[in-house]
Amino acid sequence: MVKMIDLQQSRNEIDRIDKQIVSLFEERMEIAKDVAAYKIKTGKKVLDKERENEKLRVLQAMASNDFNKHGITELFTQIMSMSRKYQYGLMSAGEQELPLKEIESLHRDKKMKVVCFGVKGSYTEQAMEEYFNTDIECFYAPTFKEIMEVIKIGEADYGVLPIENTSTGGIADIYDLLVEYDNYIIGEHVVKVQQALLGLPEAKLEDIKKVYSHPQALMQCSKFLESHHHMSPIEWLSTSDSAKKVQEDQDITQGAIASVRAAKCYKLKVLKESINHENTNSTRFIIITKKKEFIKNANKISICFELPHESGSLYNMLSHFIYNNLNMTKIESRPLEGHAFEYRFFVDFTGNLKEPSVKNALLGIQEEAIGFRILGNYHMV
Ligand SMILES: O=C(O)C(=O)C[C@]1(C(=O)O)C=C[C@@H](O)C=C1
Repeated sequence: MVKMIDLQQSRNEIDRIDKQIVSLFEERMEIAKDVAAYKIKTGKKVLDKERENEKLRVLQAMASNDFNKHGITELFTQIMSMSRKYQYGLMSAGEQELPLKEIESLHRDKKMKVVCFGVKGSYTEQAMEEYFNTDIECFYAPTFKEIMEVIKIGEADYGVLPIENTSTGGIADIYDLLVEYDNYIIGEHVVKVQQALLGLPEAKLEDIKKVYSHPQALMQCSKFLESHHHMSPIEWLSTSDSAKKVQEDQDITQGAIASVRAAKCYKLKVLKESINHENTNSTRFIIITKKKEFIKNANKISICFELPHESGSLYNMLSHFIYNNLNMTKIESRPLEGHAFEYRFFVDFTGNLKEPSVKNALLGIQEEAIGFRILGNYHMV
């Protein structure tokens, strides 16, 4: 018969062992302090993957069964991860230059030049007007890439681009361009997207046979289109460009799905308002600049990084946010060119580059990920 040991007696034993673990952990961390001092002095990286792998191999071999071998690997992976975070904390505590320069507000010393995606009457134009809310000089560029290019060569101070829609998700091309160009996000703005069916001033709802719009807008209004059999949807460059086309063609059978703003801009009639079925339909826009700057009290950071193709690498990277108590608000991934089924991650989280917790997390991610970049620090809407 198995001898029953009193639970309290077992707990007392566990307490005794845990006390030793705590004391050993503290002793180990004290030594990590010396390691950090050495690394600060010599510029050696905190993460030494070879040393960690070797340690895990040796420690695992010391365990007597498979369960314990697995447990020891997990335990020491965590202990070394804590040791790294402790070292990053010591390193980032010193005075160093911020990756972006803090400014009081947008530069308003001269008339700002802003480049806006699309054509007049677009939702992007609305985002631009609402965000800057002041006297600006603006011009339009038809593609996302051209906006990036215009900012890069300094033809405009700021650019406005859509990045995400509540119904259709993130705009993949924008994420890729943020990596390709050395431009930075300095602001964001959200516009509620209310689609309307527009036609020529003399047109009636029954006259409309062809409906032009951006594929995303056609999708947002698919239920309306399905219930109006006499209308055939046709994909076009953008919502505002569809309105422009209807106005230019002067064909009473043509309609466009666009904003009421576009109707005013191209002198069209609003045949039906609010035809999108998702009522909370909104688009988030970003304001980009070439300058490596962020506005004082900015509270959201966007970064991107690549990860080694190995088990737990994303978990390990995200542990920097958890450890530093930072709130991650979004994660996106995009395929890495030339590396089948490998990804670059885009993460948004709340914080300001001057905060110690942010410095600590960014130092860790920068060291442990590949191709790390800060895409911007800005005010969250
Ligand atoms: O040995 C080092 O270089 C350390 O920084 C210590 C340590 C550890 O805690 O064991 C931590 C981080 C390195 O990746 C490897 C090992």
